[in-house]
Amino acid sequence: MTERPRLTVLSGPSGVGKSTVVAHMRKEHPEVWLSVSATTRKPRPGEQHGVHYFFVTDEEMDKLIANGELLEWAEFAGNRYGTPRAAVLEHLEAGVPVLLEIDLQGARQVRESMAEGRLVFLAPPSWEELVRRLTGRGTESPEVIERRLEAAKTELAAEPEFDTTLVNTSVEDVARELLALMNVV
Ligand SMILES: Nc1nc2c(ncn2[C@@H]2O[C@H](COP(=O)(O)OP(=O)(O)O)[C@@H](O)[C@H]2O)c(=O)[nH]1
Ligand SMILES: Nc1ncnc2c1ncn2[C@@H]1O[C@H](COP(=O)(O)OP(=O)(O)O)[C@@H](O)[C@H]1O
Repeated sequence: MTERPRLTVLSGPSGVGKSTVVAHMRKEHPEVWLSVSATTRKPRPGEQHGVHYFFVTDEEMDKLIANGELLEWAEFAGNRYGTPRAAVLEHLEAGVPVLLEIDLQGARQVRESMAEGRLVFLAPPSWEELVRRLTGRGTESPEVIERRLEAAKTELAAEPEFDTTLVNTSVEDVARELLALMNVV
């Protein structure tokens, strides 16, 4: 029997479908615990404080960082994002499978600090499809989309650093593959 990887990191370019895959997976497997990050980004319509993110001010983020309350943090496309440390450790200690949905810089920090973590890269079927998804989501301005596509080039180039790559052609297939990697099913 393979040992359960208790900590899984899911990364991939903005718009590839990370949130969609995770939401699909958790609908059927709510026992997977998804860390809620702190961010200085403004909420999108429908996003709720404490559910999708903890939306914080720059000053509050400064404090979280200074007090060592974040397991990792990074600046992405002009906003800061970080993983609250205590909740992750509590869930791991309780034996709950933990999922972090974070960017490349965060994934690299987790690789250094949490040896048991498994790093999964979610890749788009093609560059054109990534542009289509990010644009089609309709949540960002053209300038922000441009910035995120710039970051996407760096992220796609870093794919070999990850333990596993999943290509997001079908949400259902990727969700199933991710659950299998986490030994949840
Ligand atoms: N390092 C780090 N990245 C995060 C964290 N939370 C979210 N991110 C990443 O920040 C990037 C932007 O997230 P967001 O603004 O929600 O846009 P979206 O992923 O395109 O929906 C994505 O790559 C997220 O995975 C975090 O706590 N730490
Ligand atoms: N496999 C897929 N096929 C087609 N569209 C997808 C797929 N996965 C996600 N999408 C769409 O792509 C857009 C970006 O997905 P999202 O989950 O917000 O990405 P991320 O969290 O990686 O930024 C959304 O409009 C979503 O409905």
